[in-house]
Amino acid sequence: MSIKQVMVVGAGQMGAGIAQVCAQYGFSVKLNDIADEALEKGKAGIEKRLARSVEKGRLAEEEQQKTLENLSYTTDLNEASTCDLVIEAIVENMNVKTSLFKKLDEFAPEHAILASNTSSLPITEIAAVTNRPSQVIGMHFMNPVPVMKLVEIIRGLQTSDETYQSIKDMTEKICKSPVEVNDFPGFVSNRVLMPMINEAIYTVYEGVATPEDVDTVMKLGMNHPMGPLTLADFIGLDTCLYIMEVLHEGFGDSKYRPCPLLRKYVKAGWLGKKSGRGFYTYEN
Ligand SMILES: CC(=O)CC(=O)SCCNC(=O)CCNC(=O)[C@H](O)C(C)(C)COP(=O)(O)OP(=O)(O)OC[C@H]1O[C@@H](n2cnc3c(N)ncnc32)[C@H](O)[C@@H]1OP(=O)(O)O
Ligand SMILES: NC(=O)C1=CN([C@@H]2O[C@H](COP(=O)(O)OP(=O)(O)OC[C@H]3O[C@@H](n4cnc5c(N)ncnc54)[C@H](OP(=O)(O)O)[C@@H]3O)[C@@H](O)[C@H]2O)C=CC1
Repeated sequence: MSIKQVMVVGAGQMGAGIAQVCAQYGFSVKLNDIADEALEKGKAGIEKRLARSVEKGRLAEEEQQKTLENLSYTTDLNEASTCDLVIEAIVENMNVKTSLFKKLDEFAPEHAILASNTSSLPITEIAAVTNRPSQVIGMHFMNPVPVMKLVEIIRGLQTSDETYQSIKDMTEKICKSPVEVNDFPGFVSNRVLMPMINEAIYTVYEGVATPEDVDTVMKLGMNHPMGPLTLADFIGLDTCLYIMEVLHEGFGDSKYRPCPLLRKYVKAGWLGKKSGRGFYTYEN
C-alpha cells in the first residue's frame, strides 16, 4: 500500500517530532491533539527545530519551506478520513489509547493502517478493539525523534505481512532504521532500558549516591550520552512509571517493581523536564 497522507495524534514531544520527520521526507501530515494549546506548542517546537537546522546548514531553506507546507494542524479527529496512516502518540495508558483506536477505526478509511508509538503496551490488545486488527502495528520511535535513528516495529498477533511491509518501507523512506520485534511488554528497547533507569532511581532512594553522581558514573564510566536520571527526566517520569507498571504487570516478576521514589515524584507532579522538575530542575 502506498502511504501519502499521514495523521499523527498527540502533539507532545514524540508526536511533534514524528510529524516533523514525516513532513521533512515528503509526507503530507496532519498533527492532531485534543488541546489547541498543545498543538500550538508542538507547532512552535517544529518551527524552531527546522529554523535551527537551516541556521546550522543541515537543511536548505527550500526544504524547510516544503516541510512547513506539508504540515497542517487540527483538533478534529474526523480529518483521519483522508489518511492512509495514523500514528498515535498520546499518553501511555491502555484505556485512553483503546478509546482513541475505537474512534480512529470509525473515522479512518478502510485501507488505512493504524500505528501506535506506545513504549510498552501490547499492540495485540490495542488492535483487538478495532475491526481491522491485521492493519494495526507498533511504530516505536525514540526520543528525540529528529535525532535518533531507530524505529522498533512491533507486530501484534494479527498484524498482516502487508501492513508490516508498508510500515517498514515508510520507516526507511523517513531515513530511520527499522528493527522488527514481537509483541511482549516493553518490546526490546524499554525491557532493557527501563529497569536500568529504575535501578538508578533505587540508588538515589537508598542513599547510595546523589542524582548528579549516579549520572556521572554512567556517563564517564559507561560512556552513556546522558546519565539515567537525566534521561528519565527527558523521557518523562510519568512515562517511565507507566512503562515499569506494564513490565511489572505483564511479566508478574518483582524485578520490575517501580521504585517508590519514582511513584512519589509522579504523584507530586514532578514529571521531569516537561513539568520543570524531576530529579533536576529546568527552566522551560
Ligand atoms: C522511552 C521510550 O519509549 C524510548 C526512548 O525514546 S528512550 C530514549 C532514547 N534516547 C536516548 O537515549 C537519548 C540519549 N541522549 C543523547 O543521545 C544525546 O544526549 C542527545 C542526542 C539527546 C543530545 O545530544 P548532545 O550532544 O548531548 O546535545 P546537543 O549538542 O545539545 O545536541 C546534539 C544535536 O541533537 C539535536 N537535539 C538535541 N536535543 C533535541 C531535541 N530534544 N529535539 C530535537 N533535536 C535535538 C540538536 O539538533 C543538536 O544538534 P545541534 O547542536 O546541531 O543543534
Ligand atoms: N517520552 C519518550 O521518551 C517516549 C515516549 N513514547 C511514547 O509516546 C507516547 C507519547 O509520549 P510523549 O510524547 O512523551 O507524551 P507527552 O505528554 O509529551 O504528549 C502527549 C500528548 O498527547 C495529548 N493527548 C492526550 N490524550 C489525547 C487524546 N485522546 N487525543 C489527542 N491527544 C491526546 C496530550 O495532551 P494533554 O497534555 O492535554 O493531555 C499531549 O499533548 C506515549 O505512548 C509514550 O509512551 C515513545 C517513545 C519515547
